Amino acid sequence: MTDASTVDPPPATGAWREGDPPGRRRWAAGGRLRLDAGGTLPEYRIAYETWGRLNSDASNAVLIEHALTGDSHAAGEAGPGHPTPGWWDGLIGPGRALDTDELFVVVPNVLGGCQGSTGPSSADPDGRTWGGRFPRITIRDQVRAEAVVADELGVSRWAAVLGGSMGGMRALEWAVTFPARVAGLLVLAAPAASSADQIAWAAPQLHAITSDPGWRGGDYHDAPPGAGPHRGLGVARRIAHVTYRSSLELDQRFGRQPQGAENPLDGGRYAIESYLDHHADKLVRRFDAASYVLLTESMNTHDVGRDRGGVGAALAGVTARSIIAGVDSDRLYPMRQAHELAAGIPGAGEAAEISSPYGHDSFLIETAQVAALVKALLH
Ligand SMILES: CC(=O)SCCNC(=O)CCNC(=O)[C@H](O)C(C)(C)COP(=O)(O)OP(=O)(O)OC[C@H]1O[C@@H](n2cnc3c(N)ncnc32)[C@H](O)[C@@H]1OP(=O)(O)O
Ligand SMILES: N[C@@H](CCO)C(=O)O
Repeated sequence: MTDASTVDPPPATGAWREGDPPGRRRWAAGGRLRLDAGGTLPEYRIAYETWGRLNSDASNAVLIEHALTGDSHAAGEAGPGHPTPGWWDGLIGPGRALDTDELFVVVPNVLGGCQGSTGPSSADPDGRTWGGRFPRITIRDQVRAEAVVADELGVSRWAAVLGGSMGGMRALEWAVTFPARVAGLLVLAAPAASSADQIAWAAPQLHAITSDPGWRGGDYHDAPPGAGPHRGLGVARRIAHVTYRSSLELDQRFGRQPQGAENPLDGGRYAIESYLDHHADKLVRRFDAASYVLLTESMNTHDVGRDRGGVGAALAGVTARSIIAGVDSDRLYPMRQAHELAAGIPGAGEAAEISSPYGHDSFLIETAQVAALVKALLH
């Protein structure tokens, strides 16, 4: 098996230049980053892709924040280094909700990730792979790190910051940390603070990876291909994927059907088991286990109210025009969290509800409903 940690992402080639073709991956470099948990990251890079053209007063830039296993390739065709089309391709492009004839769309890869930005599989300043020595980071650290992208592009204020799930946490943190830099905010399927239930679902995932013999304390990146904690990462994805979909959808799609000619009474798999095996296998081939652990732990730390006098005080400082939305069938980030979040943000009004059988993943699947929210925010 390919070791996901050794798969190079498409090269990120330094600073953005006027006239860059859409989707060219660039990076912005940051110096010493002081971390919430104490200590510093000595230097880092944030990889990002852009679509559209920045206008003369830099007022048309929109920042899109990806979810846990996403990356900067939000739009465009599948191609070298991108086995699938962009994860929001239906939303980004000429004439689409995020109309790149008018907007300049910027999508960074999160700090701690494995698709071009600095993370555990990157080299430290001495050229050694960070591995298990990569420091703990929070959602807030990730957002502070991303400010270098805005600075490098000359964007003093985003026309909008958008994201779902972990991307929604980062979008919200942008609006709380840098209120003057965020004109519009769209948070999809993300809370003001991670709940006990969300931390609970993360716990067996983290244990699955870190108890895999291939984990080696996070220092497996220089081991031979295939020797990493792939089994653990696959188990984590199976657990997570169930929480990303609704019970009704899984029942209606798979029922009690066996997988093809396999016989569950004889050790064969049910179709739903095969489906989860497939999603586990796909993730293991495209994602680094140490990034998965680091980013999952960063989501556990998510609490906009920490050291700010509580959630209410933090949200009261948001000045962006805001739309908050949840999904009616989301069992991981339930609608009640969207209602609580919307109630705390001045002028946000009622939380919008995406109606879908697909559960949490609906923010990636229900393109028409998400497009309507994006248009409502931008126009
Ligand atoms: C789109 C990307 O992944 S881009 C890369 C960046 N990634 C991200 O941003 C993460 C976000 N993406 C995701 O999490 C997922 O890809 C999602 C949520 C978009 C997928 O949602 P959906 O489109 O509803 O796909 P769904 O969950 O139905 O899975 C379809 C896959 O299951 C497979 N499948 C369905 N039934 C079975 C079964 N019984 N046994 C085995 N495989 C099965 C299908 O063949 C299909 O395979 P493929 O994806 O390799 O073509
Ligand atoms: N399917 C999404 C869910 C997390 O929000 C992902 O893999 O990133």
